[in-house]
Amino acid sequence: MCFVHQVAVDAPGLQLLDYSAETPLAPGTLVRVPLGRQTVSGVVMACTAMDDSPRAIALRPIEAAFDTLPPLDAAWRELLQFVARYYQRAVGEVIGAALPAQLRNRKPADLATTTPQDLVYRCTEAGLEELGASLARRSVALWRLARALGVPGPEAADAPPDPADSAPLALSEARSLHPQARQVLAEWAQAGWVELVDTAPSAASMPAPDLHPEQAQALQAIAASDGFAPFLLFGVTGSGKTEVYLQAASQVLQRKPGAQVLVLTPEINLTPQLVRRFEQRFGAAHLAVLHSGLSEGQRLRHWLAAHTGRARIVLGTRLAVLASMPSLRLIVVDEEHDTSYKQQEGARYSARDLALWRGRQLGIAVVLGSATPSLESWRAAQTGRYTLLTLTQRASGVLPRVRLADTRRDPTLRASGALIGQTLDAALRQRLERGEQSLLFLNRRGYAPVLSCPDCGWMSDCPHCDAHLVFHRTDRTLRCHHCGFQAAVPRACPGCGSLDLQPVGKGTQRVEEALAEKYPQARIARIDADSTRRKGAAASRFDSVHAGEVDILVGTQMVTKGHDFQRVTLVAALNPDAGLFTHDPRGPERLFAQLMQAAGRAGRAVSDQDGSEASAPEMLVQTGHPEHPLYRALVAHDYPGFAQAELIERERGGMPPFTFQALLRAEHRSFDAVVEFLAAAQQLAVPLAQPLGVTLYPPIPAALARVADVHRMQMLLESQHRGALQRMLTSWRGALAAQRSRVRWAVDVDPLDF
Ligand SMILES: Nc1ncnc2c1ncn2[C@@H]1O[C@H](COP(=O)(O)OP(=O)(O)OP(=O)(O)O)[C@@H](O)[C@H]1O
Ligand SMILES: [Zn+2]
Repeated sequence: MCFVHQVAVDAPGLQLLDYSAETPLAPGTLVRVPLGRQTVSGVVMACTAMDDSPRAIALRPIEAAFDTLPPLDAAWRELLQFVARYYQRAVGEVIGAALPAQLRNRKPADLATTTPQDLVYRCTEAGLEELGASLARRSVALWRLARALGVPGPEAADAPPDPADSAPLALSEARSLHPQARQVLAEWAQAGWVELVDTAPSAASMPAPDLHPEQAQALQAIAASDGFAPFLLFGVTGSGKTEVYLQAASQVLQRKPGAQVLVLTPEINLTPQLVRRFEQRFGAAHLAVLHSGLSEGQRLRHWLAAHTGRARIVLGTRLAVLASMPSLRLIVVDEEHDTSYKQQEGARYSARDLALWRGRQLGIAVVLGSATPSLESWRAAQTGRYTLLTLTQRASGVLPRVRLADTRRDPTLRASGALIGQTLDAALRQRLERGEQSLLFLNRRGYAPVLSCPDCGWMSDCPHCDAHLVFHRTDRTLRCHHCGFQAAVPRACPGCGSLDLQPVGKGTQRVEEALAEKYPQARIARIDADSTRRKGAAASRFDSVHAGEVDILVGTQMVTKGHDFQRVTLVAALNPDAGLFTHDPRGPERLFAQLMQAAGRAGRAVSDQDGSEASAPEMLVQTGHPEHPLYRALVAHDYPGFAQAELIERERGGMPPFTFQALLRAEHRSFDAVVEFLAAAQQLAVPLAQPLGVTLYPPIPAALARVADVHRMQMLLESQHRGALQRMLTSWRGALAAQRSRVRWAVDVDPLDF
């Protein structure tokens, strides 16, 4: 007799494989299995008994099982299979993304796990009476169990029982009891004689502020929900969305012993404030943090804390949506519009969408929060699929006034290389005089996006990519931001020998330089990927901004996200117009969100009636298109108006959220190979697509058609129905795999980038 186990092995490209074992292993058990000449990890997905048939005997045996680790539960295993199926990847690849590497590479013996110490059984009043009276009649083992729970013997019968005297029995101890005792404990729990109590300080030391009426309403709605309940918490920047998350989490934890809450955030390294707020409220011991910046050891520890239930709150970036959380009762997705929730390689999942999937699976509330929701979520709220909760007021401070500075009418901007117009100059000087902070942002790092020769038209192009080399003045290099190619700035033009090479356009370094020239007395800091490469550099720079050691902060979108700056009263965007005219249909949505978020950094601690001398907070946009509807909506702080107009466009253009899309991406060093592969792919697709009503678009080069000498092309598929598209993709993927092409290809379901 042997048992056949279907195992999801940690190997990209592989689906479930069969292995044998002499005793059955519970589904969800982590195992080590042979694969070729190696040993790899895997998760048992199913187990069936089999007779000694030749097939069963021929199976390779499971080498080891991690039996000290509680098995991954059925809900998690379903999630794993759903991700693989929906995003068209092999299960083995999803395992690689979901489990920490150290868990996968260790031997079972090294894994000591701990269970929650703060879940305890306690006798109820009824239990004390009932059990106390009958204690004498029970076996020694039960007598011990009752004693462990602090049940007084018959000798104390005349004193009235007091549950406070009963001793707690930790859940972890209860698990190691004799099976018979465990059974009895379960019966007692059913009879109401003992209860499981959460002694975790769930709404710990830090007192929570009283909610404002709109916040209280939102919290009330979340708390009153039952079953799967998706909410869109639409709150202006600084309206106290985070406070609503904190109190919603706290309620869930109080209500159910051992309950867990998952909080997703786009970025953790940039927003240490968020972690701090959760730590202060719930205690660091009950918090697990999961993001890609952790060391492997840390990641394992935090993952185990979530898996064993020790962590009540799991705070993490997109990968945390795949965490094992056996008692998950609430999911929060902060800044739900943020595109970093979409994984851009391997299994290209959307953490926001998976959060909703998990919420539905478990029948729990999912709170999506944003000041600028994604159009998908906004529409879902408009059509009633999500419940809309609105926060219109800032919790403290006031919303900045948004002003547009017309660059076409500004004589100071005519001078070549001028970056700071009259209006912005006046606004900056005012802040400098009053000792307030200003924040300037633009989405280009480096000094200038390209170096050019005015005589012959030569441009600094990357030899390996279809992109310009960016001029970095600090070390006089030309760098490709796509492939990493780097070269020294040439002395003379490689085209004609001219000595007059000119930087064209502006990057953060150039703005920093211009500011330093114009305001020599100002303390200026720059925050972008270049200035924060060293570990901890970003944190220390943000700290000095918070400490008031910086007058003007220049940066990329890194400075616009989620920071609670207390002294910033001016935010300026330096000509973001490029975002208006991109070919990316999501360009306007992204630009609007980014400008609103940036505006949200100003005026967070300024009150309109406290009579202080502080400047009225404002956001200034230098633009050549002040009449553009997007900017008009920005001035009016009118996200709903903007969203409605965009949704009309999307519907007209047959774009998501009105249709569903998938992209086949293909790349190879040989351009011809890519073209050939996609032509074949198209041929295979036609007969599959037609009966399902899926629209096929011809293959085209990707937006960045060549990176590091690799040619990249793609082909778009579209359908009115998610299910039809899914069916089409599943059969198509099989046919594509059978091609055994040398081209690297992948299907991207619900793509965000083209
Ligand atoms: N009910 C309240 N009473 C007093 N202060 C509050 C209240 N709610 C929130 N705050 C404070 O207001 C500020 C903004 O709140 P919070 O950070 O929760 O807003 P947010 O909507 O999450 O902001 P953002 O959109 O910028 O991320 C914080 O300093 C917070 O402590
Ligand atoms: Zn390059």
